[in-house]
Amino acid sequence: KEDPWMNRIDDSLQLFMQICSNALLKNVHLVLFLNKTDLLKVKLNTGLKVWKYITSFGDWSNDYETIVQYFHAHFLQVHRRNNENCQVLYTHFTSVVDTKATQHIIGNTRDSIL
Ligand SMILES: Nc1nc2c(ncn2[C@@H]2O[C@H](COP(=O)(O)OP(=O)(O)OP(=O)(O)O)[C@@H](O)[C@H]2O)c(=O)[nH]1
Repeated sequence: KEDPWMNRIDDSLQLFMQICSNALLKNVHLVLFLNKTDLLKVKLNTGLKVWKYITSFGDWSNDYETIVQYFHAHFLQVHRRNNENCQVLYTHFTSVVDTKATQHIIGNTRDSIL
């Protein structure tokens, strides 16, 4: 269950850590969807500053590419630290309201799994 007091990114990272360190999942490759990229873009256009919500973001440039790579690096780090068997982490930046792009990504993901 989501903790209403916790920053959503921290909450997601914690959940992801539990997934990565779960004994049942230690021998599988994982696919990570960093979703709602459209909402991030909208918020950035309204002037949102990431450092106000994530203090560790510090002086990084407040542009979309830097921000998603910053988040991605955190998830990669969690995966690396909880990945004894050298499993692969596939990451996709998604906006599932874009059904065409999502269909394409799901298709690619299914092909990779098969
Ligand atoms: N704009 C936008 N809305 C989305 C996206 N993904 C989900 N939503 C919407 O967000 C709401 C919550 O959807 P859920 O499927 O519960 O997604 P979730 O990731 O569990 O969302 P949270 O409860 O916000 O953590 C719904 O109204 C969805 O339509 C997205 O990529 N872009």
